[in-house]
Amino acid sequence: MRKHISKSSQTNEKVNAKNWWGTILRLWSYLSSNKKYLLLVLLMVMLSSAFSLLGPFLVGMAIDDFIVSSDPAGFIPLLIGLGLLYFLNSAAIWFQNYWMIGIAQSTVYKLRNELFQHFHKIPISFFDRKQSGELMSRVTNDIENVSTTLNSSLIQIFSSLLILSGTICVMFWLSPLLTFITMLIIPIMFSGMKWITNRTGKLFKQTQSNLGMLNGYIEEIVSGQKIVKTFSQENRVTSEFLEKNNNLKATAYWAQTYSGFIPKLMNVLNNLSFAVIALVGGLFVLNGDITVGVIVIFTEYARQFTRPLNDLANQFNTLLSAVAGAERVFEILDETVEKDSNRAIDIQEVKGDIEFKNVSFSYDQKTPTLENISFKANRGDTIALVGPTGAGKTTIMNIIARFYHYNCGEVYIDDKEITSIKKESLRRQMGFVLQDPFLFQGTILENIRYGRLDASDQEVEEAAKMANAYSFIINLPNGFDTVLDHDGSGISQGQKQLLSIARAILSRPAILLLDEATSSIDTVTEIKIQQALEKLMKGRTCFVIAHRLNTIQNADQILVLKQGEIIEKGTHDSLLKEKGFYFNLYHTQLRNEAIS
Ligand SMILES: Nc1ncnc2c1ncn2[C@@H]1O[C@H](COP(=O)(O)OP(=O)(O)OP(=O)(O)O)[C@@H](O)[C@H]1O
Repeated sequence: MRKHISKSSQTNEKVNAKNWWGTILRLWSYLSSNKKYLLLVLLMVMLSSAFSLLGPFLVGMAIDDFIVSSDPAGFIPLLIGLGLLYFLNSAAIWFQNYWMIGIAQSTVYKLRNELFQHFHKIPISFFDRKQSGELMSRVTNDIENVSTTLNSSLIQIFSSLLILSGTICVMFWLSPLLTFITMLIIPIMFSGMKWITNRTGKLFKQTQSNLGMLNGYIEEIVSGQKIVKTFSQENRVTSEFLEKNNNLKATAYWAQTYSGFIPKLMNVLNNLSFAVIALVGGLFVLNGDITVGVIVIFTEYARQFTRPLNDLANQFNTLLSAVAGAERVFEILDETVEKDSNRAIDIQEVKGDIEFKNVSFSYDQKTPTLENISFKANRGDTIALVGPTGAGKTTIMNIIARFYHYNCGEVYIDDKEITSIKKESLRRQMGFVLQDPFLFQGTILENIRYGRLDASDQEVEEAAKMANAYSFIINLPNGFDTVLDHDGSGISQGQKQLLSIARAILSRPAILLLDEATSSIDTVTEIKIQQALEKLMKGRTCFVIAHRLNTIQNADQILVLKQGEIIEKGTHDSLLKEKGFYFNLYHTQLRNEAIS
């Protein structure tokens, strides 16, 4: 079956309207399963915030009560108390971080698991539309973003809020007028922040999306490296990469630049408030209204007042980026999963009768891909699908495997409507041998055993023998324990195909879907594959997509498709007698083979 070119590599991904609160609430639902540790973190944050508030107060006391009045006897215990306070503060901070990292890691662990499991429930149509690299980016980058934020930002936001409110209360108690003056910076700060975050929010989401697209492109080009080199497309792919890299650079640059304004703005406001307090406070001291100690306490609190604001502003940016990441993760979790109808049943085995009755289908619900397809395959029959490219051969296979659902008509398996059987149990009865066999990283034994996980070593060997793969396997240095690289790049295409046939043999399917398994392979291997396939096909209902007609001459039925319709149907001999499309196709191929 042909891999469809992903469309997301060609179109820019839409940046959806933000749903920050919805996403935050949803993240909370993950966090809240760790209530016990969250409570402990909360307690530690409250303690450390209280200690931070108490520190400056003790310093002020030391100045007014012991330094100005030169009383060293009282000063020493106060200093010890101050040291103890800072020590307890550090311990509380250490514990809050320790527990919060645990909560964060178990949350992203859960998210990652859910996302990966969800991938298996989403219909194939979703993966046909998306680039694998872009999807990977969601499992890795986006979740990493959430992880970083949960690790540190949440605590910081919460403790900043606590320190801020505590500081304001103490400041009011010390001097309402000075507090009022200090607070004048709040409206300036908020309008500055609003201006910045209005821009950073969109930019962070766009950056994540551009990063996903870039990753998707890299994955595509790395896996298609041979094609790129064969067609000398290095310059084109480099320029496409540059364009995507530039997009990422531009959005990341502006997102970081705007967010970089926040600490600068806070710094300016911080210094401004410090200068104002020093000036006004100095005048008050000269007037004898307040003491030097109060001014020291006040400036310290004013710093504490702007520092959490500063932290809040910084963390807000990180939070925006994490929420953008979480939103992209939730987008996948919200993708509709494959569902069976309520009346669908599990089947243990099928006999293999398949019937299509007036089936029509369109991928985009506009252009018809299959129109009025009707045929009947009896158990054990071999049905060949023939026709020009794009005629709909793979689509018929997709419908039998229920990767896509037809729009009208009926499909029966053993006289049961296909929709009345659970997809998973139906697919268990099917075996696939594709044009481009896919092997996983692992040993040859594990790859063949993928067909039936409970198969014994001996059954795996038997399957390899039937698939004509045994002799090449035992000649490898480690035999069945030879570890294959990703997608079996260490062995030849023909050998990969033999392994995929062994895998299918092991799974003992009742229905076989074969997609031109012998194309682009040397003649000796082709004969081996053909023999292996014949053994595999025996007694099974087989659908074979064939471009080379000499491989399907013994088929029980040949369906000739053109533009989504069956234009001829019959055996090889009967179709030749008809002298129609098949006849012409067959003779054209014969002539071409004779010339070459
Ligand atoms: N996932 C998809 N989304 C949208 N259109 C698709 C999809 N898959 C196939 N098509 C379109 O449906 C039509 C039939 O495709 P199909 O792959 O079934 O043809 P085919 O006969 O198997 O071709 P080939 O011999 O080249 O593999 C084509 O026009 C194709 O572009």
